[in-house]
Amino acid sequence: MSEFTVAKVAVEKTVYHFDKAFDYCVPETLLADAKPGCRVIVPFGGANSKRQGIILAITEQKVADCLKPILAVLDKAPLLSNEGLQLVSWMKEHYFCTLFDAVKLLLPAGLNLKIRTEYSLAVNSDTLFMEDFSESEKQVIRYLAHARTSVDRDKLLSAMGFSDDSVLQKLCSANVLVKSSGAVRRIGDAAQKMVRLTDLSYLPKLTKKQKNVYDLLCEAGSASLKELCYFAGVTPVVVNTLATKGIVQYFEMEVYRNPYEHISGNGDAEDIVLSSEQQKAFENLYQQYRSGKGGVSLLYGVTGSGKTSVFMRLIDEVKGEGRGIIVMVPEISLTPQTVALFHQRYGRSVAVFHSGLSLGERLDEWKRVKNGEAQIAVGTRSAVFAPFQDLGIIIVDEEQEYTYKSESSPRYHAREVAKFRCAYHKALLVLSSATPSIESYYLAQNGRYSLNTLSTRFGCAELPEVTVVDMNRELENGNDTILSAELFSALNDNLKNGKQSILLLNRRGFHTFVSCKKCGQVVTCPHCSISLTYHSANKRLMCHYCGYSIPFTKECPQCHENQVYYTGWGTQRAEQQLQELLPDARILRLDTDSTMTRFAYERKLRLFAQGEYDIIVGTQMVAKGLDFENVTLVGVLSADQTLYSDDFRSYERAFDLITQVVGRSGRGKFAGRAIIQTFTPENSILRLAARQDYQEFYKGEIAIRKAMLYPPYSDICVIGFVGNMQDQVHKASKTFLSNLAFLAKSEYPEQPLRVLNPAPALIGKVNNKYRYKLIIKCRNNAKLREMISRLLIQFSENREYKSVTVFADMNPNSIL
Ligand SMILES: Nc1ncnc2c1ncn2[C@@H]1O[C@H](COP(=O)(O)OP(=O)(O)OP(=O)(O)O)[C@@H](O)[C@H]1O
Ligand SMILES: [Zn+2]
Ligand SMILES: [Zn+2]
Repeated sequence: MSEFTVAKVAVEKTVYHFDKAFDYCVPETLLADAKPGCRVIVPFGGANSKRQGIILAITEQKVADCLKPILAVLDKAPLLSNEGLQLVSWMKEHYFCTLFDAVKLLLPAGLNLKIRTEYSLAVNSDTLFMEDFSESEKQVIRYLAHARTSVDRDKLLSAMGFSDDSVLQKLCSANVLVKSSGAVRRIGDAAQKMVRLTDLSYLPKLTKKQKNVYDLLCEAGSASLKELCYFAGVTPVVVNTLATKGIVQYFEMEVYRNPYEHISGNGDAEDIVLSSEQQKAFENLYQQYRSGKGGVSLLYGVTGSGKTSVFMRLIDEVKGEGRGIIVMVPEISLTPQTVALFHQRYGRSVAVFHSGLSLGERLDEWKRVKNGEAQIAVGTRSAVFAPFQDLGIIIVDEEQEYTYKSESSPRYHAREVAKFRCAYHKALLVLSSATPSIESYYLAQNGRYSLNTLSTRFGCAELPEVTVVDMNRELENGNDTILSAELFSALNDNLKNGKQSILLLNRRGFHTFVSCKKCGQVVTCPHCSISLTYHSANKRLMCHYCGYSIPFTKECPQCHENQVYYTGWGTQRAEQQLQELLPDARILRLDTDSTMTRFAYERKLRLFAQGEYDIIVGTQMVAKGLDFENVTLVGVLSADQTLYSDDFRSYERAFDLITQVVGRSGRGKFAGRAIIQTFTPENSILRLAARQDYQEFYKGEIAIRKAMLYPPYSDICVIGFVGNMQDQVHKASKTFLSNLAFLAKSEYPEQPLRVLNPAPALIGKVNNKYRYKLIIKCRNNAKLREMISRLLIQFSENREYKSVTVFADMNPNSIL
């Protein structure tokens, strides 16, 4: 045993049950470069296999001489700060993921992957004494002098006939060459071919190249075809094959070099004059911020009360002090106005983080934050990882939104990560909402969070007057259209008066399912336990879970009669009927239809703001964040389906959705109204939402949570099991349960636990994979997590269940 400098390295592509920080020795030559937070190449596994990793820590320790060495250090300066490294370990411990999976969240997509390395001459070749160089060195210098530009590493190596970089490295250390790396910038064509994954949850066997594409898209969400081929190292043919297999799809996106150029202001912020209620909230928040103790504050304000103005005022102050600011929004497309506001006000000091940007843009924005060029990061949940050195404040707008929780590994909640970061920086965390999550409001009530309330709308605006319409009555009166008499006449009034309206079509309530009139057979997906949906755009029946689709025919798969019909309303059909009922109305349909790009969406909203449309019809995305003073009517076409789910959060979600959409009406100088159509008019949640009565809703809901032992009275950890054979999956879940019972009793007797029997997930089969779940009501503390982690490892090591995958999800969005 002798003393070595040892690097603790998080290595990519490990599996959870043997993931840890692996030890490598740092060879003499790399001592200066190997710093915590730098990426490295290390030997890993058999033969000559190498992997990428990142150094978590450097220690001096006595170890056996046989420790393998780090092969190369990839970064000159650390990519992750000390905070980032701590966050990585924290995430592994809290979300049962591997270290490197956590690392990947902190780095911009694309950086993790192969990035082009280029070489160019650092000096004019005429100034060099060529006699000083070896033959092969001369060859390189001549080649590059001739090329007059930087040359891709691989190209250079093959042109020179070199097998490795050693000659090039040597010339670099002699300062003759410079090595650079970076993503390609795209240059604006009008539209760009983009690629994203389809909803396919099952994956057929892929070739290595296809897998590269797939992995990249998993990480990036979407990418331009050009970048995708570049980063994954494949030709477009590979992507095309994936498209034919239904694994990826193409879409178009307009290109802006700076995606927000068209709305960027010059950043001279005009002073915001706050109302007295807003001022008070601002002062409280500012004081809490100034105290330097950090902490969490809930900014609870009714719709249209001006929460945005309050936190912008706060941002002005924090910005003045030069500290970093993160503003999170649930979904960029839900909040185009908020994002635009930030750009207008803060100009280039805003960096944007979300998956709609190209990989190159994401890398740029990440660097702008890291280099201190941008002080405000605005974006979706990934913005929580913006690499600020000194963070002053994090704002989570619409904090109750489920999009802040990641549904795939690492299954983190951005609100919790924000808490970690704020605690580290002694920064203030502000959670903002008109309908806070029950958990957050509970903590504010208990004094764990400070609470600031805005109880009235800004200016002279009032909350809208709301009517609930019983659609059973309408049917009795012979009206079977989607509009009740009342909503129809209100829409007509608005048209006459030049006012605008917003109609919410709850997608769930407007499913078009397909059944046979003769035998009653509902047409279902052969791979999933779910019925197929009719899409009028391509006249096909589609499965929303696996992407399976067949052309629509009237022939029944069961009795072979030509009797198959579709029923229910799709957004397109609703729009059609609306147009028939209101022939003069200019109707704008908004939904998450894949043909609609984000920028098209923003442009359409601008047109709506300019009065080019009378009515917006859309799904969930019209319910939130929109702020148009000319909108004086909101209609909810069917408020039923949202209320019918069994999940313990379904009431909260229904209340949130209705309250928010009603809140889009009457925000300016004109009084507003809202009409809610329903077949269940007595429903109490609906009544409370119609009254915008959060307090009453909270009182009822918290009592249920307490009685049923749901959050915030307990935490819920769901263990999921997925596999090809149903009995194996079921058996696995039972084995897990008995392991859990045993371990809990023998080693964790002090943990409060309630475990429900394993059961099939709500959609029990998705693409031929069976899914079971085990629900554990528990206290999410270190001991509990340790126990879960041990169980996961124990399970993975059990060869009997090697065909079953298992995962743990702490406080998931849904327990179905
Ligand atoms: N202090 C202020 N000065 C000028 N205008 C304001 C002020 N406060 C709010 N407003 C205006 O009032 C409207 C509502 O404000 P804002 O959109 O911030 O509300 P909100 O609380 O975020 O609402 P919601 O939760 O419904 O999205 C906006 O048009 C905003 O410009
Ligand atoms: Zn039939
Ligand atoms: Zn399916």
